[in-house]
Amino acid sequence: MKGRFNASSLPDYNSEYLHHHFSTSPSTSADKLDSRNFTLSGDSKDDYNEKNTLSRLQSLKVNFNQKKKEPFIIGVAGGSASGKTTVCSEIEQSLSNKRVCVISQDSFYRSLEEEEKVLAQNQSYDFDHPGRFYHAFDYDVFESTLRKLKEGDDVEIPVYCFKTHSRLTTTEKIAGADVIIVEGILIFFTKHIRDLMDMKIFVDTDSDVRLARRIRRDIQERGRDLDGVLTQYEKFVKNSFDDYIMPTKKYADMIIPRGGANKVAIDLLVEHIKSKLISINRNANY
Ligand SMILES: Nc1ncnc2c1ncn2[C@@H]1O[C@H](COP(=O)(O)OP(=O)(O)O)[C@@H](O)[C@H]1O
Ligand SMILES: O=c1ccn([C@@H]2O[C@H](COP(=O)(O)O)[C@@H](O)[C@H]2O)c(=O)[nH]1
Repeated sequence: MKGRFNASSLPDYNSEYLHHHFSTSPSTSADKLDSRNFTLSGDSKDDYNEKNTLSRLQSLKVNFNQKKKEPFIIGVAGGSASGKTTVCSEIEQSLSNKRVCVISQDSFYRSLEEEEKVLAQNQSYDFDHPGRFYHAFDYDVFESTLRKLKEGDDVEIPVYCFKTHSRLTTTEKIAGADVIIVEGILIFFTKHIRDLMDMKIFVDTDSDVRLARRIRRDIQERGRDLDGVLTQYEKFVKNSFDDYIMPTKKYADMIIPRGGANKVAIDLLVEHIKSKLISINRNANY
């Protein structure tokens, strides 16, 4: 039988498999190839010689060794202004490695239509609801981006502006990370997104503290006024936390009380991540 013999036509065998099954005995190699109905491209079954086969298998083995590594994905969830971003940058700095990157679910807020912007300016737009009725988040792009990252592909992350409720024309490229940290209020809400994460962390900060931090931050950085922040909080933010965010705490592998201020928890977490990375053989730079 004629056919093209290439890596993509093989099941996902690793290089140890190839080494074990194909490099020890040329006759075994031919048997294995034959038994799976493969012959080498351009060769008839009768005339392919063992030397040629072994050299092709050798190059195949090199290709398998160069297969992209899946990054280790850590999810960090918690209420708004709980300290998710702060915890992520502490982890990033402690791993002191260029191949760690942080992405935020906030980047995947949709650009609002003009009439939706009017609602947002009057604190009548719900940015905190997980459902598709409000579809504040672009879940499809968020999920497909995480899937691409999981496969080791490069991605372009949108840049969202909280002042205008729209995406900028620029994007941020993420390429070749060993560790991806994903943070956001609702990242544990959907099972198939949750399942992409290798480790899940919930930042658990008192609601008064969160509200105080949100007021300060939204006025200083997100172009809001006090009355607007409080109205939005009372209408949407608090309800979403109680109904949709807090219930996802049960999915966390680790809970960090008080957020970025909790140095003991962050140190323990970083040690755990390092040992995980070593155990899955990503220890090159740790
Ligand atoms: N331990 C802390 N002490 C004081 N302010 C903090 C602390 N942690 C975070 N903040 C501030 O609170 C705001 C929200 O923190 P951030 O980490 O961005 O939260 P999140 O990502 O959960 O919204 C930011 O302005 C940040 O500077
Ligand atoms: O245009 C927008 C988009 C989102 N928000 C609020 O942001 C928080 C989530 O961001 P954190 O950094 O986790 O606080 C969410 O509670 C939305 O209400 C907004 O106000 N305007």
